[in-house]
Amino acid sequence: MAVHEVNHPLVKHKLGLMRQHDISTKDFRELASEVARLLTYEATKDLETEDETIAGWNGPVTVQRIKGKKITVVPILRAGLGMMDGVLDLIPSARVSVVGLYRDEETLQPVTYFEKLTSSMEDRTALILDPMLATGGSLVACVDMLKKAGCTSIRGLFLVAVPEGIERVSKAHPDVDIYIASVDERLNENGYIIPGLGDAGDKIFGTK
Ligand SMILES: O=P(O)(O)OC[C@H]1O[C@H](OP(=O)(O)OP(=O)(O)O)[C@H](O)[C@@H]1O
Ligand SMILES: O=c1cc[nH]c(=O)[nH]1
Ligand SMILES: [Mg+2]
Repeated sequence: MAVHEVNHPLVKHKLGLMRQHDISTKDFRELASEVARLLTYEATKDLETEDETIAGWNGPVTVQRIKGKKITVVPILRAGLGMMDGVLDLIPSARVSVVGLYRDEETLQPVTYFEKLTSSMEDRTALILDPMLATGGSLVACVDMLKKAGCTSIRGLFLVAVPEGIERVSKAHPDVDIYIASVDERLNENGYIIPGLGDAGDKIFGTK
């Protein structure tokens, strides 16, 4: 599994702003979307292109078009929705496949409650969106679901992850590549990422 920690100064700066303890819902939401946009730029930089000759203003001109599998964006509810607008800014025609998962607060096990994938998953590259990769249970469950639907090309975009979660996913799904704004230190006794962002879903939806 390729793990890309994106070290662009804009990513680091914006993520740093998100760590402020009293950040407003508005600012957190805007920054989540902005960082997601920058991660998308990075996660799509190896997409293949092909030449195509079109009618330009001064006659025929050869341009490049993205070829290969079409992208479906896969936000994991709820918090993944906070990254979706930023991703769709760059890939506006992407289909959206919604996955509903929450992490049981006691057991930290993922619980699936919604699945609405787009058609022909075998022909698409999935871009999973979730701000947090903690124990990795939610990501493993999401990838299991996508693979069951026939998807063979899967990438994930995360704001913050920890090494133990990355390790778990790399063992279960070594073929999945992930793009992360920051690999943080560890999980605390409640399964929260330290230093992390706190509860990303609550901050994006203002449910604290
Ligand atoms: O790697 P894991 O240990 O599985 O934890 C990560 C998951 O936990 C959070 O979701 P949460 O359960 O808080 O749901 P929410 O988005 O509805 O708040 C987060 O958005 C991930 O989906
Ligand atoms: O730190 C964490 C871990 C899981 N989910 C969150 O929202 N935050
Ligand atoms: Mg949450």
